[in-house]
Amino acid sequence: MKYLHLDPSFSPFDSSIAFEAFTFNGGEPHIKILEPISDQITITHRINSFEDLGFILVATDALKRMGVKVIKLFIPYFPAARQDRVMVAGEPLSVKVYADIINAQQYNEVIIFDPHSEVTPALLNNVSVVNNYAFVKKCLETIEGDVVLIAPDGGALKKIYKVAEYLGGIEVVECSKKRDVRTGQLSGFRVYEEDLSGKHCVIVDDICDGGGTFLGLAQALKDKNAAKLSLVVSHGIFSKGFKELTTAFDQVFTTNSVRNLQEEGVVQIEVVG
Ligand SMILES: O=P(O)(O)OC[C@H]1O[C@@H](O)[C@H](O)[C@@H]1O
Repeated sequence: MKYLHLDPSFSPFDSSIAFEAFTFNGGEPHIKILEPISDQITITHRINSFEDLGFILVATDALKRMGVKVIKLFIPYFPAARQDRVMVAGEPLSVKVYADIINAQQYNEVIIFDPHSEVTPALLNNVSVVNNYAFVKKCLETIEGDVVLIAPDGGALKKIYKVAEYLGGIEVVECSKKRDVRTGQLSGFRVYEEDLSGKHCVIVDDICDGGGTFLGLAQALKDKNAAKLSLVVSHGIFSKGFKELTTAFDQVFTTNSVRNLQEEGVVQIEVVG
């Protein structure tokens, strides 16, 4: 197996086959594969825009025209994974829009990392899911104290109990929040445990976007006397920056599934397929 790393700063496997890529003045992505290639290629990329998706599509076409028989795709963060249901009439089912485009390429395997829900893998053909167990384990190796895992909401419960079991039965504390479907406003953070004195509370979730979920929860955990707080999120979007998060948490952990980070107070662990 050889790899075509479309973003040189994201190369989770061995070295990439050589290529030239650029965007035409009109905005269209273009690629030229430069070396004789193997029968089996895995394309890797991080999709943060339609342009990123465009590069994947033109690269796939180029490889097919060169006669590559087995083409796989490694996209750790699946775009629009949270738009996995229509909440209000008039909205699209965006995750299916992306899944249909990916499926149309007929990849031999599509590898994704810690999807938001079971909808994405259900929509994709030939999908392999890399779970967050190894990532969480690596983070916990550097976290000290009497650790409890914190499930921020109902959506996180199923996964967190599996992680806790994988890690030898770490205690889980369940929490909940309310999100207004129209405004996105968060409120009503609840922690279903009376006293967290002496505990190092480690929130485990798939995505940190604006961070409101985790800042609200951090306060609720402090109100229950949590001794220390860490945040472990597979996909670090961090759309509102880091300042408040790195102030509220002793440590923040994420992977490079969305982008490379060099922020003080944030530990980045490489995602591998
Ligand atoms: O509060 P922010 O960081 O914006 O959003 C992240 C949360 O929203 C959910 O979909 C994620 O699974 C996570 O619980």
